[in-house]
Amino acid sequence: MSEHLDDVLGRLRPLDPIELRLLEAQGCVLVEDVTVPVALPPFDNSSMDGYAVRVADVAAASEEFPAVLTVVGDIAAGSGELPRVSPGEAARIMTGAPLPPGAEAVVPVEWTDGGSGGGPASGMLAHSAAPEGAGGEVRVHRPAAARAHVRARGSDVGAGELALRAGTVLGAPQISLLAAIGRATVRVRPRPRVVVLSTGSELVPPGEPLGPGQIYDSNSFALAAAARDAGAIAYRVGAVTDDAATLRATIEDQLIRADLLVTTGGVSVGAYDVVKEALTGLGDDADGVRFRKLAMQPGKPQGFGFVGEGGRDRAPLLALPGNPVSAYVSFELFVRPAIRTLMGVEPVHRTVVSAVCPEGVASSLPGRRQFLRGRYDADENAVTPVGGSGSHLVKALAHANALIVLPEETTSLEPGGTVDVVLLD
Ligand SMILES: Nc1nc2c(c(=O)[nH]1)N[C@H]1C(S)=C(S)[C@@H](COP(=O)(O)OP(=O)(O)OC[C@H]3O[C@@H](n4cnc5c(N)ncnc54)[C@H](O)[C@@H]3O)O[C@H]1N2
Ligand code: MOO
Repeated sequence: MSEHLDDVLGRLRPLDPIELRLLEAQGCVLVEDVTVPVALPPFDNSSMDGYAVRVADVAAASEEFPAVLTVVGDIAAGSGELPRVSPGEAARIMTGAPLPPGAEAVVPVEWTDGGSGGGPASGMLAHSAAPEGAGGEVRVHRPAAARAHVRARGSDVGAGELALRAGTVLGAPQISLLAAIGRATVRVRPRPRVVVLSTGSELVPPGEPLGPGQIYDSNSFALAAAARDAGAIAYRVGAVTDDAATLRATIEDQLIRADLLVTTGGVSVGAYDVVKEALTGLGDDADGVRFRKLAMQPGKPQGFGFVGEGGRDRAPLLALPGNPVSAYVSFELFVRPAIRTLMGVEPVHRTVVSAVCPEGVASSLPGRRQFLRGRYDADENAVTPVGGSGSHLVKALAHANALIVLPEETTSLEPGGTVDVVLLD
């Protein structure tokens, strides 16, 4: 198993960086150090809706003996022209608006009469309803220290400082910072474009009637969804019939948009195992797809190699077994790390914890590493097997959140024994 994984990861390189718009770069790895072009905030501004005042004017203010100030204007967020606040004056100011010249602090509107001549205000009248609110007088009921309710220029981050380091994965908070400093695009490693093909003449797309001997194609949906979860852009190609020439032609058509191809089915030893037939010995290319049998269950038959002619149309291909649980487990163990390697994100592997298995496991195949589906309870640090070991048990897979790992030499696990558990979410 580890030989196959090493082969896959050892032959993949992270994709070349490109410049992407912020939302397209979400989840990607930054490959440049981003410095801040302008200070944040770019100017001193108010953190409250209130009045911009001079400290000395309100030093003795109380509700009984308010400081009565002349209101010289309104300053909304975005105001470019600012009134000067001279002794005995105040300007009505909104959250985020620039502190006007002369003012040293902001008193929240709740500390004033809001210009009403009455008691403490609970808010301001809307500008549209009372444009005269920007004039007249305001009674201030409390003193304010210098810089009270003022957010200083550069208090978030200064011009020239490092905003984000190369190697950062861009989540929502990092995208917030990039937008706040005015960056529209950034240099990142792109999401890999992963083409998922299922194979099998028995497969019918969900939504259509089933004929005799037919089943629904679940793998292409499962793996496209898993590829997206892993960070890729997934292209699901419907099931290809068991015909080597058709499969080869389909793969060639897809290469134009593939950084990685994933196939399911057709890798065993049957007479209709089309992936093996189509890709084995395709040319005498040393890098071509090779097939292996791994000492694991599920996921025994696996293939990996490169397909297509040189340059942009050459892409790695992972051939996974067709049994639905085998395909999904193989994806988790080999494809997900491959996608993350192409993206340059770490860690490439799922988290593995050591947990207690109160029920134990009656039997496990000797000589094969077994990945049983399980439900992991983090509070108890315990895991319970879900369903049996059969590679067709899709329902049990849908109710699992972990894989229980039973090593090659293990043939059973005592109740209360400890096992490694791969966490799937
Ligand atoms: N004689 C032997 N037979 C098998 C061996 C073996 O060593 N000797 N290995 C078994 C193991 S293990 C696996 S895993 C499977 C792998 O088979 P293939 O990869 O060739 O897959 P298929 O034969 O095409 O399909 C297997 C099974 O899965 C169903 N299937 C396939 N694709 C889909 C899909 N997209 N959605 C839902 N279900 C799918 C298919 O109908 C079959 O039932 O080989 C064993 N046999
Ligand atoms: O490896 Mo097959 O992987 O048991 O179903």
